[in-house]
Amino acid sequence: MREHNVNGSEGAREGGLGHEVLKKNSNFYIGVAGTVLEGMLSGSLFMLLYAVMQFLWAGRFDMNQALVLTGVIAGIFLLRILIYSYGYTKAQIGGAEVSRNIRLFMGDHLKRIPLSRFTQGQTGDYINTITSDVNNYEKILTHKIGDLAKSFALSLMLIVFVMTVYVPAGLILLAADLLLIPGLWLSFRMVRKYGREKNDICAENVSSIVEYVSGIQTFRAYGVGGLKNKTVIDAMRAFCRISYVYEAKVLPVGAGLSILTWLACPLVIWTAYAPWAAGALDTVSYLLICMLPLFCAKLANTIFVDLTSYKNLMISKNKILGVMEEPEESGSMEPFQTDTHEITFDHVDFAYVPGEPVLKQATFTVPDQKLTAIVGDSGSGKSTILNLIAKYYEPSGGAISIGGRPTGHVAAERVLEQISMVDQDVFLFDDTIRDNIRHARPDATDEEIEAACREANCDGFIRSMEKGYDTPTGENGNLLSGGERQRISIARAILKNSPILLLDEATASLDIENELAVKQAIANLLKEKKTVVMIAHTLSIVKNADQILVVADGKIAEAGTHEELLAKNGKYAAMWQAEQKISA
Ligand SMILES: Nc1ncnc2c1ncn2[C@@H]1O[C@H](COP(=O)(O)OP(=O)(O)OP(=O)(O)O)[C@@H](O)[C@H]1O
Repeated sequence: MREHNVNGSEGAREGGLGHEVLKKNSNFYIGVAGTVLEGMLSGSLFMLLYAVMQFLWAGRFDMNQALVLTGVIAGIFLLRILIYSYGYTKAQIGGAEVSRNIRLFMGDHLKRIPLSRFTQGQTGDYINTITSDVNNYEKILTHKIGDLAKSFALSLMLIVFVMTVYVPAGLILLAADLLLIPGLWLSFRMVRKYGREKNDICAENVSSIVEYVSGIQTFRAYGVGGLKNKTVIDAMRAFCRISYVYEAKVLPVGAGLSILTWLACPLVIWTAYAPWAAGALDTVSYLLICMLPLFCAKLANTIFVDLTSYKNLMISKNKILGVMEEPEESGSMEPFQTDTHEITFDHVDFAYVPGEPVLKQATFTVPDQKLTAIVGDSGSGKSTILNLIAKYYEPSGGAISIGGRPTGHVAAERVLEQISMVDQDVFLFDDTIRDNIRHARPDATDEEIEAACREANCDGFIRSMEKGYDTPTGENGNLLSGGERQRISIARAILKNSPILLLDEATASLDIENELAVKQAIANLLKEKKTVVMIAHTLSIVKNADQILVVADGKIAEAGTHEELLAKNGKYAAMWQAEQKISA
């Protein structure tokens, strides 16, 4: 069976597709050509000025010529505006198109990167890459390359022009521009050394800000918001420090180069003095070639700044490529369908962090169309078992099978088609209630959605809202209560109607009214014959389960029915007695 990454974009893994997405388009090239042409037209004004000065000096300038000159200058000006506007617009459109393609590609790609990659720091890195690195790359396309090409073309044009007037002056200007080579070599070294660090610290900054904003409620509750938040403040301080170090290292190189290129001005004045004094060079030419080095020095400085910043922005391009080339989850996209849906863990090992095992040789079977409850201490690995069944993570050892077929070589997407998950953390999109539920089955009709909601005990509260099923849920469902969100998540599971149901029962944190509503919704959900794995945080709920698994020390410590486990008088019996004491 052919294996490929889940979206079939094998290229992303080989890096080819990433380069393809970053490719410049025709709008970009039109933009660059427009910017260069506009620059050269502005340079042509010097030549015009030179010709006018020659006429003036010779006393041959009259009203007609003044009118022609005004017309030509106005024409060039108009042409420049037209070309600039057209080129600028094209470059902006081209850059935005590339950014859009990169972001779409990355969005799709991130969906397929193993979840184990999404640690706190790495998430900040991804956000930084998708937002500021892509922006930086867009800036390269819309501004930097065009500006650089324009400055290079204009510099070259002026040097050639000065050479036609007086060769040694042209050579001095050329030599001044060649100083850019050692200057840039030095600045590129600084960029390599500090630019990358700056980018990394920026990603850390994003991480800490994301954490701060997501946890703002908790920060406020404990009075650690604002200036008291050490992590955010430290991250910002580190960013200020590295920004300062970066500028402090690059600035002297730029300043030194400015001074050296500016020296071309007195050098040209001295060099051209003798031929002017001897009459070999006319006054107008002398005047012009004495003025132009100042302009050329400014251009050289612009090239230096732009190239240094280009090199710095290229760090962003490499970061984008790095993310694009991250390996995607592998697995067959062939349909994964089995006659039965029992789930088997065969000596499964798993660790989120290398060296810190969560599951050690875990072995058990969840029977087909039966309810299996998982209980155990907090942090014992109950949710991890559900995450592994859903293929959110891959085990490091052993095998997991569904209906007798190992899932190791099956794409997570295909396995998830067989599974509905009702989690403690319900994620809702900032969309209407109806569309949030429809995510479970995009082709579901409105009637089917409403029927699922009736079963999930949420039809009542939805209809009592002013806009009913078209009520927006707010960002991550924050306009709904915890119990309402849970019931919407149950409605999704009912609508999906998949043969396997993974349920993380969490009614403990709800008020009594919501708890009863959610419990009723879960009871309705369990009415259909399905293979159910349910994490239970209170044992009274699992008394009637067909099988109870007790997780302890990374293994299944006990397995059996409620009565069998009580008879064993082991961990489950102890937990049961403790719970009975509390509720007595
Ligand atoms: N994404 C993660 N990265 C690193 N460690 C994790 C991650 N998720 C869970 N862990 C760790 O793995 C262990 C098992 O976690 P798990 O969530 O499976 O426990 P649990 O039994 O479901 O806990 P609870 O009943 O409190 O929800 C814990 O020590 C937890 O700290």
